[in-house]
Amino acid sequence: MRTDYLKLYFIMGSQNFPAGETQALQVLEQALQGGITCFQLREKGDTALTGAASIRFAQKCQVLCHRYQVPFIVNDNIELALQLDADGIHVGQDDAAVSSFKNKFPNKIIGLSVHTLSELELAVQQDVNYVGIGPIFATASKNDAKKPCGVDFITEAKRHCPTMPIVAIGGITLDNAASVLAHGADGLSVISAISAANDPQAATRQFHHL
Ligand SMILES: Cc1ncc(COP(=O)(O)OP(=O)(O)O)c(N)n1
Ligand SMILES: Cc1ncsc1CCOP(=O)(O)O
Ligand SMILES: [Mg+2]
Repeated sequence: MRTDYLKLYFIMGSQNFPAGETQALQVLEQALQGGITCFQLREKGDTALTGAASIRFAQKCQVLCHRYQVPFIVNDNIELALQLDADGIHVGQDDAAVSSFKNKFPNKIIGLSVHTLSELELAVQQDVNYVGIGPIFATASKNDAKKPCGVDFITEAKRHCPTMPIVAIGGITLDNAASVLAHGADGLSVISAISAANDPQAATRQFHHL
């Protein structure tokens, strides 16, 4: 995987927008125009789209991403990723084990969330393409988020496994992003800093001028 795909990794689902799916697609296009380098569809929670509606929404996101040549990654849902021939899948420690689906995704991007150095070592053994480390700071975008690990953990992780690409996630804003990168992250992953911005395209652009 090209590590530069991780530079500015936008994540969202329809639950992140008061006006749901329509607004989600508008914001995704604005984020793509602003220069996001990767996108993850993360459809979660009580209001999550299901069945045919969720597949149609995912397809619309995928078409937009491909128009801008940005990888389209699916969160958690292995079946959906396979069905859409997504560019990759992201799973966490409580999701399907990487070993259970890795051979179904040849040449695709596989990302894994890690919160400890031992999880990081296992991620290296499983030969994933990148790890998501976080939450770095407090976040309101994930109900079951773990305790923030702080920026120093990024440095520790990079020292421990220098070749594993790291994308930092959780509470990242335009104000703290430079510090996250200075501590060794290869990239930044955000939900609210773009999805809740007054001008998502401008916010996206600003991340490229830290
Ligand atoms: C890039 C990235 N990093 C971490 C996560 C979190 O994944 P997970 O721990 O499985 O939590 P959910 O997103 O499934 O709630 C992520 N999605 N992306
Ligand atoms: C999905 C996820 N995993 C760890 S923190 C988080 C939410 C990040 O959202 P935000 O960028 O709004 O803090
Ligand atoms: Mg998950």
